[in-house]
Amino acid sequence: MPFQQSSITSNMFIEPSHRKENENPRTGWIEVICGSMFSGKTEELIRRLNRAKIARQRIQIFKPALDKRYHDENIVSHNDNSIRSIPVQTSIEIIDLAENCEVVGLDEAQFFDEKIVDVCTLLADSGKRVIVAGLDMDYMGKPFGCMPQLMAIAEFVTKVHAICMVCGEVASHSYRLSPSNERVLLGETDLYEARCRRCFNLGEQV
Ligand SMILES: Nc1ncnc2c1ncn2[C@@H]1O[C@H](COP(=O)(O)OP(=O)(O)O)[C@@H](O)[C@H]1O
Ligand SMILES: Cc1cn([C@H]2C[C@H](O)[C@@H](COP(=O)(O)O)O2)c(=O)[nH]c1=O
Ligand SMILES: [Zn+2]
Repeated sequence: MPFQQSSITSNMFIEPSHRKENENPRTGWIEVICGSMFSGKTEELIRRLNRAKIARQRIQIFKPALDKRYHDENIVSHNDNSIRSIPVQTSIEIIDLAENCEVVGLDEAQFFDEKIVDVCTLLADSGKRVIVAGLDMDYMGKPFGCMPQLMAIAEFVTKVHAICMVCGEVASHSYRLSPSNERVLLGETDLYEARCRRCFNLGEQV
């Protein structure tokens, strides 16, 4: 069956109300934004967090300390949007650091240790909105880190897509241009390109 690009609908995420109403304690939840490299995960994370700021909610953003590509503290998208974040060595640190906020953002979630699933659960159980962005697949097309578990426990999952650098179709894979077999290899367009399934499977034969 030929690929129908129009079959992918792009619904802008509209946040549920997070206001404290009556005497009832507020409920929390988990949102996951996933996709390949260059698919707009960080842009979408920043968009949601900026809207939460406009709603005068207290926000805090965290990223794994190993990801210091553009900036030690900010998270920065490929099109240069940025927002302040706290780099953490371990996911457990997030619990105390997020204590006074209502909305917690996490970027590059695939790199957090396995405790991140419990940490996100605890934060959401305590009434916080938790927004997680990360790569769903690694350069081999395999599920990356704790992303599958986070997607399973999330109330909302948004998969965003890039454009295939080979053929212009919708891309959901991150193709590695270098011969390295290390799972973690930080980089940008120097090392990776977004590809559709077909061009990803063709590898160097495209
Ligand atoms: N192949 C591509 N497909 C789509 N956007 C791309 C591509 N290559 C570069 N970009 C740029 O990347 C931006 C998205 O960056 P970002 O939010 O950091 O993505 P992610 O966090 O998913 O890697 C796009 O708005 C666009 O300017
Ligand atoms: C596929 C893949 C990616 N990485 C690295 C490359 C980048 O530094 C980040 C992803 O950043 P983005 O915001 O999603 O563009 O992850 C890796 O280490 N291993 C991989 O398999
Ligand atoms: Zn393609």
